[in-house]
Amino acid sequence: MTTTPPESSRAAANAGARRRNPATDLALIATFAALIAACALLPAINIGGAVPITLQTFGVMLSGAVLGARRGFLATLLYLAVGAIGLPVYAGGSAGLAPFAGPTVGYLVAFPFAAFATGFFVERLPRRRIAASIPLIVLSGLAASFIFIHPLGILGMAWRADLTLGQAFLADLPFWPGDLVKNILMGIVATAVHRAFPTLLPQRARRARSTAVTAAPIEPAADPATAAERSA
Ligand SMILES: O=C(O)CCCC[C@@H]1SC[C@@H]2NC(=O)N[C@@H]21
Repeated sequence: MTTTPPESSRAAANAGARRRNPATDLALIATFAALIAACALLPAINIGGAVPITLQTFGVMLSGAVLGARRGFLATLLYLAVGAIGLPVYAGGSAGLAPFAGPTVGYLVAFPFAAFATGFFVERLPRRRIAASIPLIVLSGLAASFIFIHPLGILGMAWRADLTLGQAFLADLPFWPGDLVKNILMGIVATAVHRAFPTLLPQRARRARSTAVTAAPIEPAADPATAAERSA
């Protein structure tokens, strides 16, 4: 048996769709690009190799986890573009095209894809119980990290720092514990943001809409035949 939700519920359900507009998307993309830049500008920790420890992956994964795959990808791309045209937003305040010819090139190239992958996974998570989301969002960030950040980072170091793949792998290894911690923080922050703004993530908006429609209160039937059908 199907029931038609009242007009008011349908209007409320569609509000989520109306709320998503290009200006909002642009503002969110710019905000998260700025957040990644801020993460890069916090003092990088030099561990003796060609690549420092930075907070960038926290911002990159958070962009995907909060904005979803498409907008997370675009936020990270905007961050890279702003650095490429000369703003000092890369690790250690570097800028321009030089970092794309240096040992960090693989990590930089991986950032947009990692944001996309994190968003792709998070959009597909069952997030009815918010507390259960933290580990799943952390796992999404870690999966993106190990699919894109570390493999491309290793290839970039092998290519531009003149290392063998084995040496580049060993040079990447010290980043793993820090990246685990950053992904845990990212999962906590992303979950808090989703709790505060449940329609921010595209998939959540669709869920919220369908929930609103399914959960719409059934108005009393005007005619007795319909009332009888409903109670059947
Ligand atoms: O030049 C840049 O701005 C990129 C720096 C990349 C640093 C990488 S990101 C993954 C890994 N984890 C870190 O803390 N540092 C490296």
